[in-house]
Amino acid sequence: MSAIDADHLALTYADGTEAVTDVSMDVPEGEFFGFLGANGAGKTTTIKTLVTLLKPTAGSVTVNGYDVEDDPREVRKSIGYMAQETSIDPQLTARENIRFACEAYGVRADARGDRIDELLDLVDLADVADKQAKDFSGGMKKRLDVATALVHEPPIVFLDEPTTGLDPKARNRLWEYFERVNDRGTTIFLTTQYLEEADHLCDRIAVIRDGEIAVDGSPQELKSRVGGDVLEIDLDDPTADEVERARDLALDSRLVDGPDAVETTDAGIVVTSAEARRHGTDLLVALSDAGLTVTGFNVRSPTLDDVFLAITGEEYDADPADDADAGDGE
Ligand SMILES: Nc1ncnc2c1ncn2[C@@H]1O[C@H](COP(=O)(O)OP(=O)(O)OP(=O)(O)O)[C@@H](O)[C@H]1O
Repeated sequence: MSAIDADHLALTYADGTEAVTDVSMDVPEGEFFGFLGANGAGKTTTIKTLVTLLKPTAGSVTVNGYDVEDDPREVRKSIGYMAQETSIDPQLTARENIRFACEAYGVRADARGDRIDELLDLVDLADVADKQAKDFSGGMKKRLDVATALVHEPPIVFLDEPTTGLDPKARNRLWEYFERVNDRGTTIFLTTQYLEEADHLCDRIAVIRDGEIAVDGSPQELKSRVGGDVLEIDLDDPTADEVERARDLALDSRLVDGPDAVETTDAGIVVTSAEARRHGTDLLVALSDAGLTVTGFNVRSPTLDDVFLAITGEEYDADPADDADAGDGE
């Protein structure tokens, strides 16, 4: 059985905004599935539809085999959901927050004590279990939020941008918990703005753009679509004219078989080629012979950013630096 099966899902808000126009996906049980997209692409709208907070305008969705429109109660019982906004009460301690979630999700009273201790351990909050959540860092609050979404041991958890606003250390720490949860067999549906996060965690990803799925596949499959390694060349004097000359030389080289394989950047050019490692230096020689001075030369494997650029012709525009300043302070 699929954990999540969406067929041509669409959602138009009351004011006419077509936030989601065509989303189909089939997430098998146990998968770590990443749902990526820039701000406003339609991630939260999709996730809210999957967790039954919004009703689809068109298409159909089942979660754990239950139809989100016909059996919303069954869907809700069988999932955990960590929303973008925190659901924890800052006046309560970590333990009290988890206990409250146990009550809300109907966890049996005699099972609560063990469950709370287990979850506090899982997210490394046992040491601060009896401290009020208002004094927690951003990362600790997120971890507590994750714990509260897991109290009823749901087979699927939905995480809506769980690491947005965290510094890299806190983000890495959360990744470990998500991996642990997934290792126990829980299906994870994660939305994120960060390509790197999806690459690190997910078995499979889909990228949503303007309400539709633009690409999907495993990170490795997607990277192999780029068609080779990536050669970055920085020029000493990257005027429009010099960059254009460098681009022409790259296009004439044996590295490249089509115009799409060379992109110009502010610093120089980026060439994608299956021959980048073997013949990249030939291009350096050609550039030097033409009087262009190269200040940076780097061959690397493709990242999901390259995939996005290759597929859409646009750079992926979510910038983690925008929100890394929220100051997690762990
Ligand atoms: N309640 C609403 N009424 C009308 N339009 C909405 C509503 N909520 C969201 N939208 C619009 O729907 C589109 C998709 O928004 P959504 O929140 O799903 O995107 P997102 O990918 O989750 O972005 P973010 O990363 O900012 O959360 C956006 O254009 C947004 O402005």
